[in-house]
Amino acid sequence: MKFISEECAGCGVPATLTCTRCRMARYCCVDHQKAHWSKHKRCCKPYREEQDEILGRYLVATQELQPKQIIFIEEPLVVGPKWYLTEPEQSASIVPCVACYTPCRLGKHQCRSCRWPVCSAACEHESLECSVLSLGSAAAAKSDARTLHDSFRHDALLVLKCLLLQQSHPQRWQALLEMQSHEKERHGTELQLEADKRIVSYLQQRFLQRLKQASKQLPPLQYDTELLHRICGIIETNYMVIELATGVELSGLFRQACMMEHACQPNCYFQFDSLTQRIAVRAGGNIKKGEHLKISYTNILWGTQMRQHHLRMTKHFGCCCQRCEDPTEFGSYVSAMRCLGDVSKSCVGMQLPVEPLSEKTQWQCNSCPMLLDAAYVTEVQSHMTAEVERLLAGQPSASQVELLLARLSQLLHPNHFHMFNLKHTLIQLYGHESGLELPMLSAAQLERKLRLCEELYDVCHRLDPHSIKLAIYVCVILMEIAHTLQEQARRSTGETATQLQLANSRLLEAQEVLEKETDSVAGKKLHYKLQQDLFELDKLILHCQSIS
Ligand SMILES: C[S@@+](CC[C@H](N)C(=O)[O-])C[C@H]1O[C@@H](n2cnc3c(N)ncnc32)[C@H](O)[C@@H]1O
Repeated sequence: MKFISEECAGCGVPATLTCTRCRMARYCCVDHQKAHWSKHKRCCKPYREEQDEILGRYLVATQELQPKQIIFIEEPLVVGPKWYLTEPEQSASIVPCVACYTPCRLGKHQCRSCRWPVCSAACEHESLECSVLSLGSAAAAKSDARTLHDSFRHDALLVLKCLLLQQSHPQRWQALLEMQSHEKERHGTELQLEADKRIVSYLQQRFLQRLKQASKQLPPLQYDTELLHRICGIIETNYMVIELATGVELSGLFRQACMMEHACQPNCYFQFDSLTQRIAVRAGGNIKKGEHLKISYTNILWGTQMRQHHLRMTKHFGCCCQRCEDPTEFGSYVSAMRCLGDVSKSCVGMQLPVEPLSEKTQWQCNSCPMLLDAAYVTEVQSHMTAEVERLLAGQPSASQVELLLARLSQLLHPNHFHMFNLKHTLIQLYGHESGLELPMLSAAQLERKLRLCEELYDVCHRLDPHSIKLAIYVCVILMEIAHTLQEQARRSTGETATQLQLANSRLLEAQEVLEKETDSVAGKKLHYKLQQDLFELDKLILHCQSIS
């Protein structure tokens, strides 16, 4: 996706100059730039940086921003392979090419100098990086996958790339060092121990300690243990995931985009240009002058306790946003558990956290005096998490999902995030699973599918009114609603045209929501399917009109 116009904003001919303040407006000459300023100044760099003790640096809108408006575009300070590798990825035989990150088979092609895996013999990487990697004794191409992985740890490459900015881009290096690293908070944590084992010791023992002997050929570089841990902390605190059109995930650090603070209901979203790896930050909805620019660092479908835990462990802060403070989470009840009453009396109330920002909060029923303690709730929740994850990992059938849903519905609010997950799976099984295709569903099953979709849509709308983070979820829901309405229209004797129009408006809404995800792999797949659905529905509506 191209974010910056190639044409002069004044006359439309190919541009050669760029506004140095916002780096977005383009001009063919200084005269056109001057003439355009009275108009351009109203949207040029519509934010400023601020700083306080709690947030550190953050960004604030300096004027009203419109939905989808690009707030800024920025080049990365550094981009490298995926930062967090899952267990299977740590021993997979397919790894990213050291030069272009295209997936390649371990042991097939190697860089002629450093012997690191490349996608083809012609693919070359940055020479200073190659010289440092050449200092390590690379495993032979015929070694087993484990040995090859131990030799070529691609997640450590991002740290090395950061370190080399000292030489290649001193200004970027300075900008990197200004980023928060949470070194003190990381000290002695599992995160730090893991980084020490996987990254710091590996880089030092394999390459950096050998720099001393090679220092005559290579430029001087700071690389002590403390600095390497600081870089790991900077990456951990600030990295952004870049998903390429191919599905390959990279990690990037950006000077300004990484300044954006977290909120569990963000007001901005970002897109990447796969070719240039530039990021464009856009307004999710209307943003007022003076509002902070916020993105989300965590999964907004999780309940408050889980989001808070994740943020504390990885980013070292407790979120105090409006959603976190509200026990009902904007009336969504995604953390709420059913009150089971006591031995003498059952209850229909819901258990909600008394102090949602505290890990040790008690839970209080909203209809009887029953209290639960944090440890009990955490234990019950983690059992359920394991059970839901296990079921969903195994591609369950609709009836298996229904069974677990029925069991959990005894304990959880119908909108609880585990229930949400199961229901979102279920709406994609009814109508698609073999034997449960739409024409095979009973009228009651169609009604149930529609009701589930509407419930899920309501939760998404409460948590993310501008579909900033939940665009894919919302799009799936809207498409399933449209399919169901179409099937009901096919079976009905009257009202067909109205139902088809309703289905059409849901698909058009899905199309709008999906605009934010045009470059992601899931977004592309859905976009293709959505276009097909719209085409088929148009034909049906025309046919309906022609016979009425
Ligand atoms: C990606 S950085 C943001 C930029 C950072 N404030 C700086 O000065 O470089 C993430 C860090 O900012 C702080 N932060 C971001 N959002 C916050 C929030 N909602 N509440 C408290 N601290 C927050 C935390 O220290 C977090 O680890």
